[in-house]
Amino acid sequence: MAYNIGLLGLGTVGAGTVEILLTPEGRHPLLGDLNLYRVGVRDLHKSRAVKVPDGLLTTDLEAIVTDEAVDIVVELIGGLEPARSLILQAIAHGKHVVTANKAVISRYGDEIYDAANAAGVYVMLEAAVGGGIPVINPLKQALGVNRIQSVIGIINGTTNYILSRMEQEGSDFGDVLADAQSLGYAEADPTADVDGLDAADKIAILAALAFGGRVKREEVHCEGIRSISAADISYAEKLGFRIKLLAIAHREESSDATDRLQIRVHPTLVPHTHPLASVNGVFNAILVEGDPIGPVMFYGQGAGAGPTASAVTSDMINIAAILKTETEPIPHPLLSCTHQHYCTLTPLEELNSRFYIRLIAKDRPKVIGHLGIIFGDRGVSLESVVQIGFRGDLAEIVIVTHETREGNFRQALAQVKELEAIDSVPSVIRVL
Ligand SMILES: NC(=O)C1=CN([C@@H]2O[C@H](COP(=O)(O)OP(=O)(O)OC[C@H]3O[C@@H](n4cnc5c(N)ncnc54)[C@H](OP(=O)(O)O)[C@@H]3O)[C@@H](O)[C@H]2O)C=CC1
Ligand SMILES: N[C@@H](CC=O)C(=O)O
Ligand code: NA
Repeated sequence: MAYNIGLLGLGTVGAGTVEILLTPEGRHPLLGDLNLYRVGVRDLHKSRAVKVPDGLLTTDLEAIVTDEAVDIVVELIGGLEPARSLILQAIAHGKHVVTANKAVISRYGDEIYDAANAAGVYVMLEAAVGGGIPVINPLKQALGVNRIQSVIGIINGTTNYILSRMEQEGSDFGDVLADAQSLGYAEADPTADVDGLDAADKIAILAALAFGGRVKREEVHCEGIRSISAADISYAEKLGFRIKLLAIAHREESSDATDRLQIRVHPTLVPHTHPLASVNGVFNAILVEGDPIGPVMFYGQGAGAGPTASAVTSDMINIAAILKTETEPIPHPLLSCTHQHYCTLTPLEELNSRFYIRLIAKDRPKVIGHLGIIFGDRGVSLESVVQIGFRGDLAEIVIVTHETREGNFRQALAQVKELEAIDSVPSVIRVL
C-alpha cells in the first residue's frame, strides 16, 4: 500500500527529508510505502540540495493540501502564516500532518489539535523539539505513566553552538551566528534563536506533554543570549560553571491539588559537574525527572538537515504503520493530544533561584559592605563576592547569591543600581 506525501518546503529540512525518502535502502521497509507525490516551494528556479523527480515541484501549496490523492501533508515551510492555514486546510481535507514547526504548534496547537481530533487525523511533530532526538514520542508513550516533576533542556542548537564556540575559541557572537546560519541551524529569522523565542516555543510544547495540560505560549518567560559577553563566560569558567541557554519546566506541588508550573527560558550558569554542562555545539539534551523513573536524559543533534529529517520521516512511517494496521477509530490515545484545560504558571517574582551578578564599582572603601547590607535587608544571602580586577579607577566585582526569591533579589538589585559607588551592572545571570 502506498501513501502519497505532499511535502511543503524544500529548504534545509525538506531537502534532508527528500534525501531519506529517495534512498530507502538499509532503512525501515515502511519507507517503501511512502510516495513523494508533490513538493511545494516559493521559487521554482532556486538551486536545491537534492534532485527532486521531474514534475513534482509546484508553488501552489493550497493545491497540495486540498489534493484528494495526498494522504500525509508534511509542513516544513516554517513561520506562522501560511503554515497555520495550510495545516488547518490539510486537516479539513482529511490529511494527516507531520510538522517541524514549533512556532505554529506552540501558538496554535489548541486550534490544530481540536481540528485534528474532530477530523480523525494525526498531527505528529517529533522534529519540532530537539531536532533528531526522539523526545516528543517518548514523552507521549514510554514515559506516559510517570508523574513528571521537571523537564530541563538545552533545546536550541544555534545558541548552544554560539555559546560553545564563544567559550572554546573566544569567538565573536556575530561571526559564530553567521556560521550557524550557513550550517542550516538557525531559523529564517535568527532572532527567534538568539532571543530565546525558539526555545520558549519548544519548552511550551514539552511542558504541555509532560504535565498534561495546555500552556499559553505568551506566559512563558523568555530571555536570550545577546547580553552574554566573553567576560562572563570566562568568569563563569573560573567559578566552575558553563553558560547555557536553558529551558526549564518544573511542577510546584501544592497540598490543595492546584499544582503550578514554572516555565522559563534564560541563560544559566550550569555547574561543570551537571550533565547538561558538557552538551556542546549543535547538540541538544533534555533531562526529564519523573516518578517513579527518576532522571532520564535525551541527547543528540538538535538541528541540521539530516538529524531533523530523521525525526520527520520517523513520524511519517509511524502514520503509515497506523494506517496499515489500525482498526480502532482515532484519536489514538497515545499519539493524539486531547488536553482541554490550561496550566497555571507561577509568576517570575515568586521563583527561587541563585544569581550571578557582575558589577562595575568605584574602587573605594565600604562598597562591598554596602552591597552585603542591601542584599541582606531583602533576605538575599551572598554565597561569594569576588573583586576580579580593575579598569582604571573602577573595580569589577562578581557576586553569586544563595537561592533566593526572584522578587526580593530584583528589589535589592534596583537599590544597588542606585548606589553612587556603582557605575554599572553589566550582567545578571541565574545559576542552576
Ligand atoms: N533547520 C533546522 O535545523 C530545523 C528546522 N526546524 C523547523 O523546520 C521548518 C523548516 O525549517 P528549514 O528547513 O530550516 O527552513 P528553510 O528556510 O531552509 O526552508 C523553508 C522552505 O519552505 C519554503 N517556503 C517558505 N515559505 C513559503 C511560502 N510562503 N510558500 C511556499 N514555500 C515556502 C521555502 O521555499 P524556497 O526554497 O523556494 O524559498 C523553503 O524551501 C521550520 O519550521 C523550522 O523551525 C525544526 C528543527 C530543526
Ligand atoms: N533553529 C533551531 C532549529 C531546530 O529546531 C535551533 O537552532 O535549534
Ligand atoms: Na525531536
